[in-house]
This record gives sequence, C-alpha cells and structure tokens, in this order.
Amino acid sequence: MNEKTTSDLENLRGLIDGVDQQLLLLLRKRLDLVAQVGAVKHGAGLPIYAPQREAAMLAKRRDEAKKMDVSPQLIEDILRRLMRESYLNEKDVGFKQIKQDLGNVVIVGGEGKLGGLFSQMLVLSGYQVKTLDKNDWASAAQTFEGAGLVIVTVPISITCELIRDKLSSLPSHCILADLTSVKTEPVKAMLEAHSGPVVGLHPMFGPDVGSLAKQVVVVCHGRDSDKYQWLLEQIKIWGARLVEAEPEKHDKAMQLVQAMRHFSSFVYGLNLYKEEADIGSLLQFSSPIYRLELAMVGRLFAQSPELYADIIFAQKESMDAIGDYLDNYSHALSLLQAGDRDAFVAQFKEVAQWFGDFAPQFQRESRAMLQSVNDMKTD
Ligand SMILES: O=C(O)C(=O)C[C@]1(C(=O)O)C=C[C@@H](O)C=C1
Repeated sequence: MNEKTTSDLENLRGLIDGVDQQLLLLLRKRLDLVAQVGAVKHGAGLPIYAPQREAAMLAKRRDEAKKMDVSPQLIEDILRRLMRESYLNEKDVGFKQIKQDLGNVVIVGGEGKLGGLFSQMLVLSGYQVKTLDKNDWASAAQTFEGAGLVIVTVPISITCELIRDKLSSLPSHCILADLTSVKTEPVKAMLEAHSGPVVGLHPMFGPDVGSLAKQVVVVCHGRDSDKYQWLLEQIKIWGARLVEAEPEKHDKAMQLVQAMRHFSSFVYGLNLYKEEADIGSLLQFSSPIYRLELAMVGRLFAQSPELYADIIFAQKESMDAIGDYLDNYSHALSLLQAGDRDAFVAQFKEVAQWFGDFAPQFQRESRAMLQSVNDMKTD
C-alpha cells in the first residue's frame, strides 16, 4: 500500500470509528428508553413482546430506509436484534404478578435447567418458589403444605410414576402442572392422582433461551381451566405464545418434531464419527448451510445424552415414524444406485409441489439464518 492509500484509509476509518461511537451512544439511549418501557409494562401487566408495535415500527423504518437509500433489510435486521436485547432487559425489571394470593409454588425437579428457568420467571413475577428434588422427599409433605401450584419437571421416564406415587395428596385447591415433552400419559396420570385443577404444559424451547419472548408453550387442558387461567396469562406476560392442543395430537406431532428430528441428528453425528470425519477441515470447506447443519448436529452432543434418550424413547410410536424415514431413505438411495436421475427429479418435483408456499417461505427464512451464520465466522 502506498502512503496516500494508507493515509486515506486511516482518515476514513477514523470517521467510521466516530460514526460507530455515535451508534453506541444511540444504543445506550435506546436501552435506557426500553428500560422505562419495561417499568411501565411491569406496572400495567403488559406482555414483554408486543407484535403489533414491532410490525408497525418495522414497516415505518423500512419505508424510511428506502427513501434514504439504505437497505430496508439492514434496518430490519438491526432492529430485530435490538428488540431481542429489549426482551432480555425488560425481563430484568420483573413481571406483574397476576395471582397474588396463590401461596407457594413448588417445582418438582427444580434443580433441572428447565425447572430453574421457570423458577426464575416465577420469582421475577413475585411468587414464592420452593424446589423439590431427589433427596428432598423426606420433607415433601411440609413443602406441599400451602402450595397453590405444583409444577413437575423431571425426566420423562419417571414422570408418570412420580406423579402417581408422590403427588396424590396435594391440597385439593392446588394446581398440578407438568412441563414434560409428551402429554397424553402425564396428563392422564395427573388427572388420576389429583382431584383439583390440572394442566399439561410443554415449553417448546430449551432452558438456554434467555427470554420467553416469542417462544411457544403448548397447553393441554386437564381440569378446571378457570382455576389456572391466571397461570396462562402469566406465561403470556413473559412473552410466550400459547398453543392449545389435545394431548394425543401434540404427542403425534412430537414424533416428528422431536423424536425424529433428534434421532436423525444423532445418526448424522454417529455417521461422522464412524467415517472419522475431520470436523476442523470440514468447517474450512463448509458452505453456510453445511455449517448450520453441523451446528445443529454438534449442539446435540454438547448436551445430556439422558435428555435426548428420554425424548427419543418417550413414545413407542416414534419408532414407526423413524422406521418410515429409513424406508424413504432406502428408496431414495435405490434411485441413486440405479442412476435414475429422472425418477429423482420427478420425486423432487412431487415433494416441492406438496410443500407449496411453505417452500419459498422457508427459503426466505433460511436466507437470514445463513447470512448470520456467515457473519459469525471469524477466520
Ligand atoms: O414498545 C414496546 O412495547 C417495547 O417493549 C419496546 C420494543 C423495542 O425494543 O422497540 C421491545 C419489545 C416489543 O416487542 C416491542 C418493542
């Protein structure tokens, strides 16, 4: 680089630094305003996530960006990232407590990560939370005394047995809820063990989400829904979206959404291991989509094998779904082995037609994800 180029670059980079510093000051200002919004919402019991405000704000900023010859997608990306920050910050202000005369909440399995997250959210909302774990059963009767809500969040394999054996003499007005990722059997067990209000919940996210804003919680009604309506309102204030479902319908969906999904990731990882793949060099050659796939598979192996075994082994029917997948895999492989390119293309078109409008929708959604995967690269 000659001297002129070097000094030109230095000057311009100095100006860019100045703009970035101004951006930082603006960010600070925005965070302070958002903290004030958080306090107002806390007082009024309004949900942390305000989709209509977001949509209106994004539409306006996109329009303004276009007029200023700034990419509308750029301002949308930045604002969405900022709003993610808002969810985290507004959470720290706490949440309005919907049910003030509840008594204690007892989380059975409260030392687990999901139990910990719910405990945190309930404490942030002003509730008294006690936890009960493996070694606390000697004092359980005392813990349950005066409980207004008991939430069960233990491994799936022991959930029903625990409900039947240990939760059959809760105070009758107490709400019994669970967070298990299957619903038919746990809801049945809760209804049998307890004569009071019962509700099955399935948070469709892991414990590392940071905030519940925009996350989905599936609700399977058990008994006396008017008695636990406040709990659903409370969860909505945390920002989550509630999806009501019949337990059987939920469980059927989970065979694909969870059991098959995690099983295929497991086999993918197993295959890389057996093939003795060199992950470091695969990463060097990876396209963003491959990196994303590897991230999805790799994150599985950073977590508890028992948790995934629990999810995959939870329903016998998942075996059929996984077996069907294997059949379809074999059939597709046979097209490849036969060199039948035309049959492959025909099959592809058939599936694409079946996906319909979802295919372009997924393409749009994944474009943003792939771009952020690429942004994260540092080497
Ligand atoms: O306006 C609000 O209600 C806010 O909480 C602020 C804010 C934002 O960061 O702009 C954050 C979350 C909401 O979903 C919408 C907007």
